[in-house]
Amino acid sequence: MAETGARWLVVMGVSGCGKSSLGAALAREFGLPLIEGDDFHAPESIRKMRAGVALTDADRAGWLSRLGQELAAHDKGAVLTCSALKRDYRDRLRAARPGLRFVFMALSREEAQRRVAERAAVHMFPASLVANQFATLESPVGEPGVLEVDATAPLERLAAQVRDWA
Ligand SMILES: Nc1ncnc2c1ncn2[C@@H]1O[C@H](COP(=O)(O)OP(=O)(O)OP(=O)(O)O)[C@@H](O)[C@H]1O
Ligand SMILES: O=C(O)[C@H](O)[C@@H](O)[C@H](O)[C@H](O)CO
Repeated sequence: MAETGARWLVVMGVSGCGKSSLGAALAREFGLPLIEGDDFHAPESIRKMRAGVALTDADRAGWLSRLGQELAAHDKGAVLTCSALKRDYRDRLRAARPGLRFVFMALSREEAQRRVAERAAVHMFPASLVANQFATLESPVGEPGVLEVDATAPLERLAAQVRDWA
């Protein structure tokens, strides 16, 4: 079990990289509440994604401000799963919770495509949108408070890596 104490972590990356899986493991590990970013999309954004239409900056604006409010409201720490694809999106979250840290789950296009296609029957996000996720992604590497991990590593190893860092 990791050292307890307030910390705010975002698990980020493209669709299918494993945010929900690692986010849940880290929330358990640190004894922190999990904020599942997908639960805060506007209904219209969910409809768009289901229909194979990529979200725009405008679609994500209200979502990011709701996630910022969540981070601000959790004053004893939290783990948030959020694609956080652009620098500007991450900066909005940092503004809500200064010192916020990001675990970037790096995955190849091919593997993301494979994972998303495999779960297509049970998940709202279609494989046709994976290319757009990569087109939108601005790598966070080099920004403060970022740990890049290999999203194909086993979950336990990923959790241990974050524990050693956070
Ligand atoms: N470390 C891992 N190694 C191998 N497969 C993984 C790993 N983490 C997650 N997966 C698998 O990849 C798929 C996507 O995982 P998950 O739902 O956690 O990703 P996500 O980033 O939250 O996706 P989305 O944001 O699109 O919902 C699942 O089938 C999951 O079992
Ligand atoms: O910013 C975005 O385009 C979205 O957050 C997506 O990444 C999805 O919500 C998620 O990954 C699908 O499950």
